[in-house]
Amino acid sequence: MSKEHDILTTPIRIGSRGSQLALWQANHVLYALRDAGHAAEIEIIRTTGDRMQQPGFVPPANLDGKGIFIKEIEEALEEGRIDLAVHSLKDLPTQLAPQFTLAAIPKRADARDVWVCEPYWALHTLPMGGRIGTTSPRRRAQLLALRPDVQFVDVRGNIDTRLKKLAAGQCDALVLAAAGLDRLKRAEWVHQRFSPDEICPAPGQGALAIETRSSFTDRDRAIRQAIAFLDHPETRFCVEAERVTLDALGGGCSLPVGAHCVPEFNKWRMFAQVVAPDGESMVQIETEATFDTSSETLGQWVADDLKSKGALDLLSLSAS
Ligand SMILES: NCc1[nH]cc(CCC(=O)O)c1CC(=O)O
Repeated sequence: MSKEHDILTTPIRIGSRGSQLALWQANHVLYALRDAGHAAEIEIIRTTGDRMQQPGFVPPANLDGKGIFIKEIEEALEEGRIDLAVHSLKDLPTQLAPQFTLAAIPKRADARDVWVCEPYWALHTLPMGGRIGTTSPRRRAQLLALRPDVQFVDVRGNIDTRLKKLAAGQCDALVLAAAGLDRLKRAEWVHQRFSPDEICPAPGQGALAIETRSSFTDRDRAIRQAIAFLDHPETRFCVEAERVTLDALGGGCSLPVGAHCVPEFNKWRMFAQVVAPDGESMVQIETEATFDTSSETLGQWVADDLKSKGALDLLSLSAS
C-alpha cells in the first residue's frame, strides 16, 4: 500500500449535485477510487442552480449566473465536509479561488453538441419556424446563424426531464451535449452530432473536473495524490486552452462563445466561435499550434485573433 493509504484513515468524501448526470459522474470517480483501493463515499449537495430548475423559482436580485452549480459545493469543500468535488468542467467559472485546485481532469468524452429530434433528423430538415428547446445563449446564437427562422422555447431541467418535454411536444427538437446523453445511455435519442466547426462546443464541454482543496495538510496532499491517476494531460491541455480563450473574452458560461481544442498528429488544432445573439454576424477561427506551445499561449492567441476580428463588439451586443 502506498503512503496515501496510511494517511487516509477515513473514506474519501466526494461531493456531487443530485442530478442524474452529476451522480453518474460522481459514481464514475467513486468506482475508480475504490478500484485503486481507497474507501470513498458520495455526499449529495443541493446548489442554487438546482433550485433554479424547480418550477416557481424566483432568482435573487444579486444572482450573476456565474458558478451557480458550484457555490454550495465549494463551501462544503472549504468547510471540510467533503474532500473532493466532481463537476462538469464547462459549468466551472474560468477562475478558481486560490484555496481550490483542479487535482484531476479525466479523459474527455465526446465534446460535441447533438441534435435530438425524431421526425426531423437534422437541423436542415426542421420545417420553417421549428421550435428548439434550449436556453443556452451560445446554442441559440449558433443555431440562428445556421437557421435564422428557428424559434426557441425554454426547456429546463435534467436530461430526462428535457427528453420528456420533447416527447410531450413542448418543442420540436433539443440541442444537448453528447457527453450527457452518452453517459446516461440515452444515445439512441441522438440523430446528428454537430461538427465543432459548425456548432462549436462550450469551452470544457464533455470533460469532468475534480476539484480539491489546495492546502498542504497531510490529508489534502494525500487526497490529491490519490486522485492524480485520473488526470489526462492531453484533455487538461485542451480544456485549459479553451478556458483561457473564454476568460480573455470576459468569462462566463452565458457568453455565446464556443472553443474546442483537439490533439492532431504532432500539433494542437483549435476552433473558436463568437456569435451575435441574433446569429447575423459571427467571427470564427481555426488555428494550429505545435506541441511545445503552452495552453496559456494558445488560448490567448485564439482570443486575440477573435478580438482582432471584432469579437468584443459581438459580445457587447449580448450584454445589452
Ligand atoms: N449546462 C448543463 C450541463 N453541464 C454539463 C452538461 C453535459 C455534460 C458535459 O458537457 O460535460 C450539461 C447539459 C448539456 O449541456 O446538455
